[in-house]
This record gives sequence, C-alpha cells and structure tokens, in this order.
Amino acid sequence: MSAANRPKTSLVPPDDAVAPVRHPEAPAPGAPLGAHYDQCFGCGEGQPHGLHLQARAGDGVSVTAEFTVKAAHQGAPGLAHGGVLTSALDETLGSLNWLMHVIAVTGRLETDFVRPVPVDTVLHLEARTTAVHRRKIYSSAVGRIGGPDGPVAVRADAVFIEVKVEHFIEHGRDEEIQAAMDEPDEVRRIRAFEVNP
Ligand SMILES: CCCCCCCCCC(=O)SCCNC(=O)CCNC(=O)[C@H](O)C(C)(C)COP(=O)(O)OP(=O)(O)OC[C@H]1O[C@@H](n2cnc3c(N)ncnc32)[C@H](O)[C@@H]1OP(=O)(O)O
Repeated sequence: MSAANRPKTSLVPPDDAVAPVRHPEAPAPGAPLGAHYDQCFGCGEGQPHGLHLQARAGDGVSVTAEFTVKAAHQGAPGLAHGGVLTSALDETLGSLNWLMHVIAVTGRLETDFVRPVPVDTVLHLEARTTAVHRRKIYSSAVGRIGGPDGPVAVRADAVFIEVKVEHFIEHGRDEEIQAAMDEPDEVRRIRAFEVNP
C-alpha cells in the first residue's frame, strides 16, 4: 500500500505501547534545549522569518516553551494564524524527541483551536511524550495564554515516526545538507539532525 493510501494512525497509543524513556544524558529539568538547527523555522536563531521558540527540558519526557505572537504571524486582523500556532506546537512536540535521543519526524499532528490568540500574546507551551510503539512516538501539547497557568488556547496530539539520519541526507536539498555536515562545531553538527552523539 502506498503511503498516501495508508489508513490514518490513531492518535491513541495501542495497548502494547510502552512508556517513553528519558535518555540519561538528556538536559536537566529547567535547562534550555537551544536551537537544534540555526535555520529551523521553529527555533533557529539565524532564521529571520522563524518563530524563535525557546524550549526547556521538563521532568520525564516533557518540555515547556514560549512563543510570542508577532504582527507577521497574523491570519485575521490582530489574531494569530492557525497554521503558525500549529507550527509552534509541532516544534515544541518535536523537541521532545531530543530528550529520548531519538531522531523523528512528524507523521500526524491534530490541533484544536480553543481560543483566539491575539498579536503580542505569549503562548506558554507544554508538551509531553506519553507512549512509544515500535517507531511511533505519541505526544501531546497545550498552549496557554495569560501566563503558564492561564486558559488553554490550543492543544495538539501527534504521532512522530522515528527515522535514521539518512532520511535527511536522502530527502534534504543538497546545499543545506552539505552546509550542516560541514559545520565545524560538533555539537551543532549533530543537533542539526538531532543525532545521538
Ligand atoms: C531534525 C530533527 C527535527 C527536530 C524538531 C523539528 C520539529 C518539527 C518536526 C517536523 O515538522 S518534521 C517535518 C514534517 N514531517 C515530514 O516531513 C515527514 C514526511 N513523511 C515521511 O517522511 C514518511 O512518511 C515517514 C518517515 C513519516 C514514514 O515513512 P516510513 O516509510 O518510514 O514509514 P512506514 O511505512 O515504515 O511506517 C512505520 C510505522 O509508522 C506509521 N506511520 C507511517 N507514516 C505515518 C504517518 N504519516 N502518520 C502516522 N503514522 C505513520 C506506520 O503506520 C507504521 O506503524 P506500525 O509500526 O504500527 O506498522
């Protein structure tokens, strides 16, 4: 069956899924994760059009992050675009995989938009991996407004699929892949692909 015709994977883990395992060398709770790749739309410091999301490790396999909605992120006048909010959720959820030292890409991501999010709002994001089944990683996130304990404005459930680093080398545009592999700083080189050191 072609990938396009594959039935959607449920966002609810199967009964024989297992608990996620935090890697012993994962950053300590409270530590910033930093950008995994300078040009990443979600977190890259060198990406002028990006979201500049900053995530911190939490307990277990969890992260928190903040995203400030700018004028460039509008959909309707004065309100954040839903796709931009979904990108912030995707990035936050994606950063969980680093805590397990697993390379994974988003397979399925479902967002509920609960409240409108005005420009200048800080979205307080929290994400957690709940289960792992073979290559599938099940994670959920919420985004609150008005403070870290404020009302939920967005929430998402996702399934990430573990891949090998070859996924990026095979599919990415050559010039960026080569530049990332030529990065002299070993940690930055490894993190561009979120590869286990
Ligand atoms: C560098 C690190 C990034 C750091 C953070 C970044 C945050 C942002 C994250 C992203 O946005 S990643 C970019 C968006 N995602 C992609 O570009 C992925 C595009 N899709 C693919 O490349 C392939 O479809 C994919 C690698 C996901 C799966 O292809 P495979 O051929 O490897 O999967 P396969 O058919 O072997 O299926 C393996 C399992 O995954 C399941 N699966 C496959 N595709 C799925 C899918 N799309 N959704 C849900 N489940 C899926 C499939 O049912 C199966 O489950 P079972 O083990 O139960 O049989």
